[in-house]
Amino acid sequence: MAGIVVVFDFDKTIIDLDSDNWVVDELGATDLFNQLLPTMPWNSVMDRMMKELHEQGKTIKVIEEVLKRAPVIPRVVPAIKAAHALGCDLRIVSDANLFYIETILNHLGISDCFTEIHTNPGYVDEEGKLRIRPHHDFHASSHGCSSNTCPPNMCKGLVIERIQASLAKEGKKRMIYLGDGAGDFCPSLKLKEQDFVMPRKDFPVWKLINENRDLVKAEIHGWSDGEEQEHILLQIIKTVSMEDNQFLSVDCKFQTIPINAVHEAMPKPLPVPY
Ligand SMILES: Cc1ncc(C[n+]2csc(CCOP(=O)(O)O)c2C)c(N)n1
Ligand SMILES: [Mg+2]
Repeated sequence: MAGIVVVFDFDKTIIDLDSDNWVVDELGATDLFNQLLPTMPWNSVMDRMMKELHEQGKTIKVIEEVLKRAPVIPRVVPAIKAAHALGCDLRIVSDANLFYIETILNHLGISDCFTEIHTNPGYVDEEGKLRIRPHHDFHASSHGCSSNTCPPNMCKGLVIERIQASLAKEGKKRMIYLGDGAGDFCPSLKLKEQDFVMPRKDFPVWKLINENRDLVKAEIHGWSDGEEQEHILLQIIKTVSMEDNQFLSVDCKFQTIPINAVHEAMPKPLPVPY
């Protein structure tokens, strides 16, 4: 479906934990991480942690090996491959970092399924040390979103607005957004009536959406595990495709018949389970 853009959060939406915590915990650096966290923003702590790990002799290779062992939510990889095969345009919007995300996607063999990754820059410097930079340079200026659910380094709502502006030019019509965290609430509010939001049930974004239903214009479909994520995502894609094909038939073949008469004669698309 060339007209559908599917936006995935990464941590706890594709992999089953927060990648930052996974790397820090697996490399035995949890205590230092917890000491630093009250003193600076999360994003800055992560850059500092990579410096500490480098000094301890933990190489990029070691970090890569830890990332490759990160647990992936079962059925999410087949769901991504199926959505891609159906022609959807898949993207990632994440507050993790590019090095972690690319390492894991390459390992899973699904990098080519995604057209864009919006996240914090992560790169290996000339000393072989991983550097993690903010997506938005909050030292220079605020990103300007006043929602208390957006961290200083990234407002996913602003990212979605930029994607929406470029989609309008590409003729892509509908967006499906999947996420779990508080940072996924702001982008959920930016979605339009024709869009879909898939919050992970009983995770922070689920609670925020349920407390603010009046503010959410998109259709809401919760999911708990990967099987449910796969089923709901593919069902939405199929339903949207059927609707679009119906309108195509009406436009192309039945232009002289009143649109309501044609529409009523058409089989109804299957309801999407909530
Ligand atoms: C108050 C506060 N606590 C924690 C964090 C950091 N944080 C929370 S979830 C997460 C993973 C995001 O990846 P994804 O967007 O892929 O789920 C990160 C980096 C924060 N920014 N602010
Ligand atoms: Mg997440």
